[in-house]
Amino acid sequence: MAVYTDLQEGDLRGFLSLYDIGELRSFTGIAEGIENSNFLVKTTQGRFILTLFEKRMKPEELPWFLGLMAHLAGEGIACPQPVVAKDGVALRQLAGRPAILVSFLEGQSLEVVTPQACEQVGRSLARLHEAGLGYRAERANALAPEGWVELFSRCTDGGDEAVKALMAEVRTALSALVAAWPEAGSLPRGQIHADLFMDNVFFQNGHLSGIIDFYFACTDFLAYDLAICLNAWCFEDERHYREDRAEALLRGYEQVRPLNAAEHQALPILCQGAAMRFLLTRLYDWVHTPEGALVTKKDPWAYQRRLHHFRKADHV
Ligand SMILES: Nc1ncnc2c1ncn2[C@@H]1O[C@H](COP(=O)(O)OP(=O)(O)OP(=O)(O)O)[C@@H](O)[C@H]1O
Ligand SMILES: N[C@@H](CCO)C(=O)O
Repeated sequence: MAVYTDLQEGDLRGFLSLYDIGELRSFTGIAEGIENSNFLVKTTQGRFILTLFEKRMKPEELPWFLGLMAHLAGEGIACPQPVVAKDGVALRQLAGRPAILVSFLEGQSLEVVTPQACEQVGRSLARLHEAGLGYRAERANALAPEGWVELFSRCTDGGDEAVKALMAEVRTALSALVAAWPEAGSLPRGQIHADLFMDNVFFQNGHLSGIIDFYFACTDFLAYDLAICLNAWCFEDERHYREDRAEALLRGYEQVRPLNAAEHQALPILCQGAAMRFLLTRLYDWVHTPEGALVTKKDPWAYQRRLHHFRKADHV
């Protein structure tokens, strides 16, 4: 569930009066998502998404994310566009939280992945990368190798035998991966989405209609974003690698932005890194989320299996 903060109608009406987007018709909490509280807000002028940022977000980082979304939307990327109030400000306070309104995107996330969908995801990712080159401000990736090591050091709270075995494997794999990670200047860098999973991509009538949830976006190797997508989109039943999907994803991407030789060569290690990143955040949540909490814990072993796959692969 993702409505952590109670929102009173009177407060929302007062908030909306600062904007030029009509009168409130209705608002409803959105159950999907984990990080922030989201509401669908209908006004006499249309639909908007209201996000109240919860504690895990650093308020000082919010302008970077909003600036990126505004920039990408301005470049024609189908992503949420922050709505600016009458005073020219998009980031405000509501119900004691930093709050923004963004444009509503049509479509739904897929339930079944096809190679055709992967090709569209690849194309859109490459367009996003190209469009992001004009956004000059950088945000370091907190979930890059140094961040993985730090996160892992905070995972060691015990757990059952399966968790202990996974941790033992991660300890060994992590140091090898950190040692093999590409040097900072060795691959093209830019703004990456960094969490382009199925739930963050909308389709409508068979066409990709929108990309949401930019709150892990950061500045890193562009090909690492592709590695994240290869992990997220190209496994069936959480274990079988689907080469047809991977080929389609790469084909779509390279139609817009061909990879250079160094990027091609680095893909297997970048894919291992992406598997490790999601394994670690899931493992952290697995050991730290109290029993009975309302959030569903995501399975870290699904990413152990991906790590095994990409460790054996000499190409993707
Ligand atoms: N711009 C938008 N247009 C339409 N629907 C949206 C938009 N933004 C968010 N949503 C809806 O709200 C849900 C939650 O949004 P989102 O995934 O950004 O939440 P979150 O808690 O920040 O994310 P997460 O936990 O996945 O990191 C989405 O699954 C989608 O249904
Ligand atoms: N997409 C992530 C959750 C948000 O980072 C995962 O599936 O683990």
